[in-house]
Order: sequence, then C-alpha cells, then structure tokens
Amino acid sequence: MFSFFRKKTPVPADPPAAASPPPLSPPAVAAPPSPAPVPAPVAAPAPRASWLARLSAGLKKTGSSIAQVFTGTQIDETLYEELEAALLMADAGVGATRHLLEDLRRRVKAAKATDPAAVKGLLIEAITELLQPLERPLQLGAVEPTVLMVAGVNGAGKTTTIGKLTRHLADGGHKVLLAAADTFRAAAREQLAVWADRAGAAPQTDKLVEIVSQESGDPAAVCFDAVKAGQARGCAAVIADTAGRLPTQLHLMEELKKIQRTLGKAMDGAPHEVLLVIDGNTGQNALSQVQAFDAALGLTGLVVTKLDGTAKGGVLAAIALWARQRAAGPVPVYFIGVGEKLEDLERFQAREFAEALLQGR
Ligand SMILES: Nc1nc2c(ncn2[C@@H]2O[C@H](COP(=O)(O)OP(=O)(O)OP(=O)(O)O)[C@@H](O)[C@H]2O)c(=O)[nH]1
Repeated sequence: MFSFFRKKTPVPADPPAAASPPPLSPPAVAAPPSPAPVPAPVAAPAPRASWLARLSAGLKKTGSSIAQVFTGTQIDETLYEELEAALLMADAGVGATRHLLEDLRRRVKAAKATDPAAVKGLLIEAITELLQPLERPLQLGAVEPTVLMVAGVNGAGKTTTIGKLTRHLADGGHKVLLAAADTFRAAAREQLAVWADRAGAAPQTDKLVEIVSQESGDPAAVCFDAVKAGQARGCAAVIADTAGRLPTQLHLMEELKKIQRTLGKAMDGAPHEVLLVIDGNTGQNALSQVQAFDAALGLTGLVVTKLDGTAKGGVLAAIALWARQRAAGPVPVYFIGVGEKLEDLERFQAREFAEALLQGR
C-alpha cells in the first residue's frame, strides 16, 4: 500500500507566476509495505510553515470576516450574532452554522472564557472537531493497478487535479496510465495530454505516465481499454478523467454510471476510488453536487479545488455536517487545491484548515 505524504524536496514544476505566493510543500507518495498500518503523515517543519502561510493567504477572503468578529473586547450576544452572519457569508450553511454556534457556546461556558481571543481559539477547536472525520489520506496500491475514476461539473478542476496527482505518483516512481474519457471534446484530451507530459517531464519520471484516448466513441470503452492496458503494462494506477457534467443532466449521469460499471467489468473491484472534484468557490452549490454525485456513484473521496482566494471556504463545514449522517460514513476530503500549478495540491488536514480559516484579518 502507498499513501500520499508530503515530499521532502520541492517538485521541479512550471515556472511560478510573477506575483504568485511561495510554493506549497506538495503531498508525495510513499510506499510502506502492506499489511503494516500506514503511518501517520509526517510533516517536514520548513515546508509545512510555508504551506500553512499559503493556505492562510488563500483562505483570507473567507477568514477575514470571521476573524473580524473577535477583534472586540466582550463576549456578548452581538459577538455570536456577528459570528453567525460571518459563518453564513462563508457558506458554512444554516445547519453547520447552528451546530458550530451551539458547540462554541458550550465550550465558552466550560472553559469560562472571558475574552474574544479565547473564544476564537475555542472556535478553531469546534471547527477542527467538525472537520476531523473528513481527514483521511488516499491510500493506493492494495491492488495493481488501483483504478480511480474522477468526476465533477464542468471546470471544477478535474484535469488539473489529475495532473497534480499524476505528478506526485510519478515522482514516487509509480507508473500511471491516464484514460481520457471525455471523448467528445478534443480540447479535454489535449489538456490531459499536456498535464501527462508535464507530470512526466522530470527526467526521473520519464515514461512513467501514459495516456489512452480516443476521438469520439464511447467513454466507457476508453476506460475499459485503459484498465486492460494498465494491467498489461504493470501500472500502479489508472486514472479516468471523465467529462464535466451537471447532476441534473440525467443522461450524462447515466453515462457516468456506465463508465463505473464498465471499469468493474474490466477489473474486479474497480473503480477502487470514485473521486468528486468540487470547486471551493461554488460554496453551498458544492454541497448539492456532493450529494447528487454520491447518490449516483457512491463517492469514496473528494478533492476541493480553488481554495486559494475563495470567500466560501466554510462549505467544508457544511459538507462535514452532511457527512455525519451519510449511511456509508463520512466521505473523506483527500486533497485541497490551492492554485493552478502542479505543486498546488495538499492533503486536507482539519486543524490546519480551521486555523487557516480564522487567521485572515
Ligand atoms: N486558482 C485555482 N485554479 C484552479 C485550481 N484547480 C484548477 N484550477 C483552474 O480551473 C480551471 C478549470 O480546470 P480544469 O482542470 O480544466 O477543470 P475540469 O474539471 O477538468 O474541466 P472540464 O473538463 O471542462 O469539465 C483551469 O483554469 C485550472 O487552471 C485551483 O486549485 N486553484
């Protein structure tokens, strides 16, 4: 089994944009032998600090209004009212906002907190506890190839995320086969090929990334071929990039289900991961997407993109509250995307996210 860990060295990637913040320490892939339990992810101190700074900067738009609430000197009803408004503005949703406020009042009482700064610390605890069940690393390699199917609405960041994941896998020496299952849009196939090239661009990752695509035709057939090719070529992972679609486009959702079934026919147990990529900017809409895609496919994980510069980072709290009642248990957020470059993908960690969320001022 292998799971995604932080890398010790930065990935040689695209040239950074002129005004972009310092690069994150990206997640990396390690390969602890099965069946030993996968050790807890280890963080190298220096890269962690820069990553946190980056996440904080990214979530500043969300955090500033929440952090603002704690600049006063008193803990009174006004503080709670302002906090309620700030959480709703951050798209935490009515349910999660109510949950957090009730939890916070309990904590304030128990801790006998007397100043707003202490309340802010308690809110970080409350958010961390709510988000904790979403924190679980993506583990691959129990079977070879591990087949991942990636879905989401148009423009959510599927292809970009696949490019980032592929780079991390290839950097770890794992062979990856990409299935371009958007057979109708030539640009989508080309985009995936560009990411595949970039992901395999470093000398040590050369030839580790291949792509199966087909002009027009049946996306399920492309996926079937990709799994068979992945098996024949000894790939560690096969990743199917599906075309963007809205959950209301029922025929396209049926197509997605067919892809899922076909992957299962190509290999027992496949797809081993069904990932939904959601755009963090879409706020409450992202929750509706998670619910709808989950009902259709039974999701095994989420990737939340574009958390750099969003005012709606609170939606993770709404997803966490929903996940509590999910019959199959909470669906983990494996990664968060905080930029457009290959290294801008991080493993989701509840406490860090909660802290970053409240750091904005
Ligand atoms: N700022 C930012 N932009 C991102 C992130 N992830 C993806 N993007 C950008 O979002 C846009 C859409 O990304 P794609 O990867 O093409 O999205 P997609 O879901 O594959 O799109 P379709 O195939 O059209 O459905 C691109 O401009 C990406 O660069 C992120 O974490 N942060």
